[in-house]
Amino acid sequence: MLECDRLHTYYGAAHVLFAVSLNVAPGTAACILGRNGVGKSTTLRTVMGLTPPREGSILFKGRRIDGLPAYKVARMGLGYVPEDRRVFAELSVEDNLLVAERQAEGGFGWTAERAFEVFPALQEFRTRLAGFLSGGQQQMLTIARALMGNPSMLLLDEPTEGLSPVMVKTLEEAILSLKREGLTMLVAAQDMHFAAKVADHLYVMNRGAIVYEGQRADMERDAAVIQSHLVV
Ligand SMILES: Nc1ncnc2c1ncn2[C@@H]1O[C@H](COP(=O)(O)OP(=O)(O)OP(=O)(O)O)[C@@H](O)[C@H]1O
Repeated sequence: MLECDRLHTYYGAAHVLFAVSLNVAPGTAACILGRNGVGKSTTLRTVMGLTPPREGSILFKGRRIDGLPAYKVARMGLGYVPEDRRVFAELSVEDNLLVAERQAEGGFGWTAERAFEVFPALQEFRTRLAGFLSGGQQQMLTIARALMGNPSMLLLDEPTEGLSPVMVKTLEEAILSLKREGLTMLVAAQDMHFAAKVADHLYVMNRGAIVYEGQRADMERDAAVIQSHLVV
């Protein structure tokens, strides 16, 4: 579904990504694990076309997307949930979803009702103004809103950051249910336990490079190596 080959990304003169290669197979979830500042967000932004790579290539559903603007990438069916969880605070939960409704190539036909099935907590608050939701509920809403664009793949940037353990568990279940629906996902995270729950394939980043790659089944065996890249 997504094939990134030796991506190099810069912010001005600062070289931030170094030969990042990763693949996400259709219907699977891959996780990029790493500390703050190692380049996870930049990797997702690069895939999305927000910080285009200076070198390397990106194939999405077999087509080159590096160099395309983000809106075109989104139209091809790539959804993106950035770290900052921006909701339309003055709109109700339901209206936040309805304004985002859009068809995309090869999408899954999402409606607000189906999004509420994946996030039952939002259903309870459908008429509430989104600005009054808790941080965790806003995170669910930003994911639900991204689904309304009918993506075939979602990029999620640190969806569990700052959430309570109960909310993290709810989010894990939602991600697993999205995977059962056939959605492909690439998720940036810092927590190995979260990654172990949701990821089929794991990448660990350090200083702008992929330093470890493995399947979920390898994670227990390689826990010490993975952990060594996550401590400061
Ligand atoms: N707009 C920018 N201009 C210059 N440098 C930046 C910019 N955004 C990020 N960086 C730098 O790029 C590097 C990678 O940052 P990035 O945000 O991708 O890391 P991250 O792993 O996602 O961390 P975080 O969890 O803090 O978002 C960091 O050294 C950061 O300081």
